Amino acid sequence: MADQPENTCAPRPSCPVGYEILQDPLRNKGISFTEKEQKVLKLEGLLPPGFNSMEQQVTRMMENFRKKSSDLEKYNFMMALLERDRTLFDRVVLDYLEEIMPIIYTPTVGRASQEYSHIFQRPQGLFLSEKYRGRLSEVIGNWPIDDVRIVCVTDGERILGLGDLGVSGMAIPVGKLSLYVACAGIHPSHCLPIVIDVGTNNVSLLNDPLYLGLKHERIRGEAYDALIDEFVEAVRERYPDALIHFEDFGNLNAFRLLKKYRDRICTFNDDIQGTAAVALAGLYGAMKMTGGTLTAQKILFLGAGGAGIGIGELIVSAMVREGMAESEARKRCWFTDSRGLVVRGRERVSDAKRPFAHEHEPVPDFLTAIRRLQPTAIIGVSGQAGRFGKDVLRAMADLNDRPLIFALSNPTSKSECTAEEAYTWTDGRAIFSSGSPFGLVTLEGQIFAPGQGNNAYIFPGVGLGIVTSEARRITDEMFLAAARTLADQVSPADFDQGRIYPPLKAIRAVSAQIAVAVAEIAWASGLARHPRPEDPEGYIKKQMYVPEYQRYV
Ligand SMILES: NC(=O)C1=CN([C@@H]2O[C@H](COP(=O)(O)OP(=O)(O)OC[C@H]3O[C@@H](n4cnc5c(N)ncnc54)[C@H](OP(=O)(O)O)[C@@H]3O)[C@@H](O)[C@H]2O)C=CC1
Ligand SMILES: CC(=O)C(=O)O
Ligand SMILES: [Mg+2]
Repeated sequence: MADQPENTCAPRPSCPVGYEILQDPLRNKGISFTEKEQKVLKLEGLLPPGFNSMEQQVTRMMENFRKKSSDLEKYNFMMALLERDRTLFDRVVLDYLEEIMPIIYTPTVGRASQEYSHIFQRPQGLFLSEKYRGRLSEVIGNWPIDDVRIVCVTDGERILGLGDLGVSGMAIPVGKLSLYVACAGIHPSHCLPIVIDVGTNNVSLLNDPLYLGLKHERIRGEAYDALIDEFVEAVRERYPDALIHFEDFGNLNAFRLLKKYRDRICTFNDDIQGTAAVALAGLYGAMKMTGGTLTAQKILFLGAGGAGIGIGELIVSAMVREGMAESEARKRCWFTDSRGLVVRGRERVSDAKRPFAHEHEPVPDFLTAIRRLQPTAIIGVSGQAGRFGKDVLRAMADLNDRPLIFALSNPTSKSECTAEEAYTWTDGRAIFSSGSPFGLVTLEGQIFAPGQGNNAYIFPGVGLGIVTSEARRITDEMFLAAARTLADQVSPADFDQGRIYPPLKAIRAVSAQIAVAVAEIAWASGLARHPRPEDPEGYIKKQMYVPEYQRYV
């Protein structure tokens, strides 16, 4: 990665002055402009006389944030800050990540996506659509920044477990990119959120007079593919080296697009690959905690979509690396979907599911599948709230000393079970993680710290590794390495509290290690354009942006 954007903006023709600088979120310093800066930048009289340090501004922001009476209000408050003063936003998020991540990310970002057209304040990314077909390159040219390194794009079809939200899905790339900055130190100016609006099949949005997207059904087939092709080409024309992160595409397109582009450009699908790595890391963590082995696990999934199959494929790769035959490894992973157990010969088994469709009689429900297959782990990636009920959890506790219960669906309202339910119905023996955060649970005087099995532990570090090594492609081997590295960051103290992931406050250090592991693969496999430095870790850490106000004079 080339140097960070300049940390000074001494008056020169390209640097705005006066009121304009206060309107530019990447340059605004709120009330932290010094007297000298105010004079040179023609800000005198435009600001109150008092000066505040960045720390004082952070204190004010947190005071106000905590006064908000709902999470959605907190979200609006944070977005207003992002649009006003990006450096302060990033500082606040970094310093209070555990408190703020559930607001700018899951679960609240889900609510914000549902309400998007009603709470809209200002645009924060690029809105590409069918309307601009044939002109996407020109429209991408309207983005004011030349040096974009990571594009996060959605078409809004499967926003968390909330379904098709059309253009309102924009809140997701904005949230993901905020985490690239906070968790991995990617500079905010290098991040570009994009929604591709191809319509929506969500009837209530189509009937909502305030809905801000195109009011027609989703485009499918060749017309859709041609638009995505045009988008990819247009991004590559303006930002030839940028990583394109696909997020929350529907099942019909997620696998297809990954397969189509993964060997042509620098891209990954976070729901398939990032989720796979965080789930595998959770399994490695659980093995370290219990002394078990990965190859001895039998995993039953509720949900066989992008997330589920992605996790299954990475587990198979990991088991094969441990010496197991692929056919055996596949038999360690079983899937149920909306039609019951995925078995050979069943109708409507997609290409992605087929390698996991084993010889077995049909089983219509999850509880029966548990009883028949006797899994050691269940992983929920179905978007179906409450499906790990008391009977399911009890059955897992009857079968296993330490049942692994991963309820990964987002947001919280779609989680297959709560942390409290998981610990209660397994007599405190579950090793539990969830996609959205749950607080500590106390059961009969014992305190449990549930882990957050969310791809947020993976994609920022992977992105940092790709950007710093200037890798041309993103491989499965990189996600395997990311999973291994994440699991290695869990300390004995974490295990004592029942954690299979490191605490969020360590996320920057964790992301740096993941980035080193990913970049090493890029260097070793000839995929990197940046030469390998003598000290990869030092080099990568030095590239990480720390939100501090720039000095203008
Ligand atoms: N924690 C994390 O980091 C992540 C969590 N997720 C979460 O995982 C969930 C699924 O995402 P994704 O895989 O991309 O979505 P998909 O739409 O690709 O897949 C959903 C799957 O759930 C199945 N399903 C739907 N209803 C039921 C039901 N009643 N019983 C059993 N299975 C059912 C579907 O069945 P069928 O195939 O028959 O349609 C499908 O296989 C979402 O809630 C998402 O938020 C996703 C990515 C990351
Ligand atoms: C976390 C995430 O990517 C999802 O739920 O879709
Ligand atoms: Mg997602």
